[in-house]
Amino acid sequence: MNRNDSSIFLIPVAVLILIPRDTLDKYTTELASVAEQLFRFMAKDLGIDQEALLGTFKGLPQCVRINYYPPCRQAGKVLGLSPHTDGVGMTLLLHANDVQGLQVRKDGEWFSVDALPGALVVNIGDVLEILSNGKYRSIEHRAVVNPDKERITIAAFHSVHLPCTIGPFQQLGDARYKTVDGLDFTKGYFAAKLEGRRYLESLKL
Ligand SMILES: O=C(O)CCC(=O)C(=O)O
Ligand SMILES: [Fe+2]
Repeated sequence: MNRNDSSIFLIPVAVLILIPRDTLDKYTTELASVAEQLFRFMAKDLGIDQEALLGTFKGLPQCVRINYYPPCRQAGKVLGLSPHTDGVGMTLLLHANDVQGLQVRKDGEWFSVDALPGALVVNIGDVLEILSNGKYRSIEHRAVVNPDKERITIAAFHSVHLPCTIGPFQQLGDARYKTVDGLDFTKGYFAAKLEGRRYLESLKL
């Protein structure tokens, strides 16, 4: 980023957070069943076959990222995580030490999310937006930092099962998104880096 363009900089940081392996295993196994149940509810809501929706997420592949945001006196001038959407079906986000900082973008404005203590925040990702033909919107979000407190979040991403194709369900009307190969989609998502909804928008018809 050109420093003259903006007062916003990412904080490069590496911190070792130790979580016993069996604790993380148990946690992620429980999250997989939460995700499955949510996918089922969504299929019902959309009026599509539950197994067909779950087929895209067969085996419930997960990826977990533990985000550590150190406190920063210049909190108003930095971002913890740039605006982006998640390139998965759904993300379950835990505010591990109950410090707020997640913001979502709606109608061009940023709103702070007030996460309840211990509650999971469910973020719809790009894949669900495409599969649902836009009925569920992939939420653009970012993380701000706190001037006094460190912030730790655990993001569990629920991704597609590869190989697969990602496209709107036919029952949901005229396709508003391209149908893409799952691997190409994933490669394209990572190549585009964290740039708001740019990659998802490029898949619109
Ligand atoms: O830490 C947060 O509040 C957001 C984390 C996030 O969006 C991510 O890891 O993709
Ligand atoms: Fe995210």
